[in-house]
Formats: sequence, C-alpha cells, structure tokens
Amino acid sequence: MTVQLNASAPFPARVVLLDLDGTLIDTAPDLAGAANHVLRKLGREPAEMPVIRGFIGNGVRELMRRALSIQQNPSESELDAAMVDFSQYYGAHLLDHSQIYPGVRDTLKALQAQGRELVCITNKSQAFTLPILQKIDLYDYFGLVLSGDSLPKKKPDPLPLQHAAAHFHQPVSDCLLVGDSRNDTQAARAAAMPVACVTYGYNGDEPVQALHPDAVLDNMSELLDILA
Ligand SMILES: O=C(O)COP(=O)(O)O
Ligand SMILES: [Mg+2]
Repeated sequence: MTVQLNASAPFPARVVLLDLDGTLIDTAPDLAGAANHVLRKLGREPAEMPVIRGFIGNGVRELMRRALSIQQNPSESELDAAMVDFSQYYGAHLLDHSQIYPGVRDTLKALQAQGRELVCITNKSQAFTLPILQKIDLYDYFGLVLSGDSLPKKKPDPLPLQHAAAHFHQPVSDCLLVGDSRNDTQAARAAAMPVACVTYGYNGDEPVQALHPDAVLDNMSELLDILA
C-alpha cells in the first residue's frame, strides 16, 4: 500500500471529483461484452479483454470505433449503425460482470461524512452513467454527475472540472480529481486542479506514475490519508 506524493499534502479537497470507468467501477468486462456483441453481429472475431480495456477512456463511441478499426476503419455511418447495436446491448448488460473496486464504497461514505462534496466526472454517456451509478447504489453519494455529453467538452478538456468547482463555489485548488488515465491528468493540469491517480485502472500499458499525478493510490481508501 503505497501513497506517493509529488506535491504538498494534505489536500484541502472540499470537492472530490471521481472518474468512473477504471476508478470507481471495473466496467471493462461489460464494455467488452457489448463491443464484442457488435463485432460478432458483423461476422468478425471478438477482441480480447485487455485489447478492449485499452480502448476505454474517450467515451463509448471512440471505444466502438477502435474495436471496429482492428479490422478496418469504419465510416461515420457504419459507426452510427454499430452504436445503435452497442447501446441497445450495453444498456441491457451494464452490470452483468462489472464490479465496484475494493475500498470505493467505504471511502465515499467517509468523504461524505467529512462534509466534502462529491462529483462523478466521466467521459461515459449520461444514458449509461446514471443507471450504472443507481443500480450499483453509488448515485446518492454524488452532489453532481458530469458525463461525457453533459457539457460541450469532455476530459481531457478542463471544462467539466472547472464547471464542478464553480458549481460548488470553490477554487480549483480546493478540489481534487481522482482518476486512472492520461485524460484525467491532462484535464487536471489544464484546470490547475490537483490530481491523484489509482494504479488499478485503465491507462493502457503505461504506469500512472508516468503521468506525474500529485498522488498515487493502490486502493481508494488511501485517499483518506492525503486529505486535510
Ligand atoms: O470511455 C468512457 O466511456 C469513460 O471513461 P472514464 O469514466 O474513465 O472517463
Ligand atoms: Mg477512467
């Protein structure tokens, strides 16, 4: 259990922003299930789980585009058609095999008890984000949920982070983003918001240490050790 700090802790973090896929919930198995459903329907070979996991982070449309591109780059109309099938299947199988990561629920509970505001900030579409958070019983912890299509721009743009800080009338320096990938650290740096990365999520083959976050967490519960 290591917590490596690149910046001065503890963080005030009146508002804690948490990424969803790869940070709160291991959603890769069901995202892969939906992408492979589409590939099979098109008569193609399904992709291996680690391959699909590497496609997560820029929204479900980019995931499907990358999965189709294994064989051939799809046209936008081919991708539109694939997304109809993807959305139908994924919407019916959101949590068949996805699991909340260890330490997440208890940590959210503790953060809430400390009076901090919690925001879920994801590039996932709202149509999937809200039912997932509700079904897994995490929705009520969040005072604000920002999905990939909630605002005109998504991560790595700083807009959702700035929006969340403004929503709770806090300076970005009194917020902390917890994420798992380059989109999270890039958005945080662009917003001048401190950022912690979990080591267990979806950052391709690159260790999150290479992203130079302000803290590195092996388990979400370690977050409690670095907050003022
Ligand atoms: O790519 C996605 O759909 C979502 O990814 P995120 O929750 O890690 O932002
Ligand atoms: Mg993520």
